Amino acid sequence: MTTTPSWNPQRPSPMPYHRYRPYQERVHVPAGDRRWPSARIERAPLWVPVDLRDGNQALAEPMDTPRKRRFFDLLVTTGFKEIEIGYPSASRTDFGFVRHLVDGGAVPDDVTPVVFTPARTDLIDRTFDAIEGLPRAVVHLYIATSPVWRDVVLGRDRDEVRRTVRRAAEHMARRAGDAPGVRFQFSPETFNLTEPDFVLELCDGLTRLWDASPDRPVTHNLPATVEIATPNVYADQIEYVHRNLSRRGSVILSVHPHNDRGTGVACAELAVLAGAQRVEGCLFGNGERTGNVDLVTLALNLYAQGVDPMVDFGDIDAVRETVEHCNRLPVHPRHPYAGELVHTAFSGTHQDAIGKGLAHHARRAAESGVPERQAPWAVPYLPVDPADLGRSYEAVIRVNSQSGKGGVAYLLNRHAGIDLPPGMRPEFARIVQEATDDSGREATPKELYELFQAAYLTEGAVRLHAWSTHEEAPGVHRFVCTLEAGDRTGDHEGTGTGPLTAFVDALAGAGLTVDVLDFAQDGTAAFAECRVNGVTAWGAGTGPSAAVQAVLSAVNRGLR
Ligand SMILES: CC(=O)SCCNC(=O)CCNC(=O)[C@H](O)C(C)(C)COP(=O)(O)OP(=O)(O)OC[C@H]1O[C@@H](n2cnc3c(N)ncnc32)[C@H](O)[C@@H]1OP(=O)(O)O
Ligand SMILES: CC(C)C(=O)C(=O)O
Repeated sequence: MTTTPSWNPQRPSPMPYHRYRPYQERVHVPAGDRRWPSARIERAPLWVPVDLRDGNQALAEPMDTPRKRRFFDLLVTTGFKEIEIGYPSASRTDFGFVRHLVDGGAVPDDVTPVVFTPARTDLIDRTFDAIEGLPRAVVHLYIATSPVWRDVVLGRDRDEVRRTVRRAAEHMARRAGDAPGVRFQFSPETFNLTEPDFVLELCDGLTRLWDASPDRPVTHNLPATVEIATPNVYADQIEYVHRNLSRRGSVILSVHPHNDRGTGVACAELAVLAGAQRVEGCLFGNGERTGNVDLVTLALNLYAQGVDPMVDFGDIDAVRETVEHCNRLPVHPRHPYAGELVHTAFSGTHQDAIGKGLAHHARRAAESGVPERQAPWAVPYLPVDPADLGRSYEAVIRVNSQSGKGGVAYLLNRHAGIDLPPGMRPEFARIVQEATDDSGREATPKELYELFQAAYLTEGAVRLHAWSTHEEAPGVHRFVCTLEAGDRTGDHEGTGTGPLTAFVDALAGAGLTVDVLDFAQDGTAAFAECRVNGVTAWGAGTGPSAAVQAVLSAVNRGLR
């Protein structure tokens, strides 16, 4: 019995967890010398979207033909080459959609459609009727094989399930006849709860019966119909089948993970390490209950490792919008790679790192003469370049009360072209934080500029009216002005080595002791940090007299 260490104050949960059993009491998992932990994924498996299968999407309002067609076209343009187009015996809609594709010649020559059928001869017949006229198709047979489903759902023992599968498979072979374009697939539904020897017996029997060969391979698809264990267990199950299947060169080993434990992606990746060559799933993880494994995440996980995903998600928002339209379900804003917020940083330290990373990336690309979009990517907190997914950098940094000087400066520069000098950033960031703390909201780039304007570009107690400056002798500037400065209002003059020092001298005449501590100017604005009667403040100015305005702005802020 394990004891709870003294540093862990957690208490037993009142929930009845004793009702549930660990996976090892539910299924035998043979695990010998595992090879998958040290394997690498170096190429994309064959991706097979099953979004169009009736029932599988579990939509309250199933897709109609126009929606299915839009989805199908999206899958084709994205680059999927094997696509499950329906469960034609399930409904008129699915049958009709398959016929719509066949009759309209909508399936490109390099795409193989898959149709799904249970192990019943009447439904198999309807399935073959649906694909009549297709030059290529995979007919996908399924039946649940695990003890609970055999006993509770099908009411058939192992022998009866074996006989059902055999009868169905023979019927499929008869219906396919000599058609060279028809291939077969088998799914032992609930594979992950099925005795491994039974899985091998069924799969090997079908490989023989369907006379699979390397030129006409059979697909054996091993689903985690309902997830029951950590992904390493699924990997062990897949590796066992991979290493023990007969006529392995004539079998495409496929997986179909669901996501009940939230580990569908991990299961699929570990399954590929364990020998799977094909992965079934849905875009953005739609599907029954918690969904099928998400093919977008899987493909882009490979992409982020420098592996060709063999599909194009270069405009991820267009893909997301189409899928949302067809499924009538939103994609979560935090969804990997595709969510609205996943490339956005709100917090100060992250914004700082991203801002520096983007600048470093641009510099390195320029130095090596490589276009930015081709240069190796190493920007902190951004696993992939948002531009590769069709996203602009606009949404990468957004500002609220959790933001810091880096993000504030980045946005102001990007949207208003105002490049705050490093010394000024903490002060302006404090102004922004006060405003966002007060509002409890995000500050848009427009609002940031308005805060900047209110703080630095509005008039204060000291106003500069008619003024001029000129160099009266080499290195000697004179500044002549009318200053509104309380009881010292009037005409003032000053001299200095430049216009600014001459202006400071004129301010002295109005009783203002000003030291310019720091000064910076970019194409749009000038910035000055001044000590004004002992108080230090930053100021800014824009336009042709930006430098003078910046000092005046610092004076007014110092006097506040
Ligand atoms: C894993 C997946 O994604 S499965 C896809 C889910 N999609 C759907 O289920 C939607 C489509 N399904 C349907 O429209 C219907 O279920 C049909 C047309 C296939 C069959 O309809 P019905 O004949 O009315 O049967 P029903 O829906 O009640 O299905 C349950 C019966 O099928 C049997 N059954 C379940 N799976 C299979 C299978 N793979 N092969 C053979 N029989 C099966 C059950 O044992 C049960 O038999 P029983 O009536 O003798 O007890
Ligand atoms: C039948 C297979 C392919 C399936 O959809 C599942 O088990 O979830």
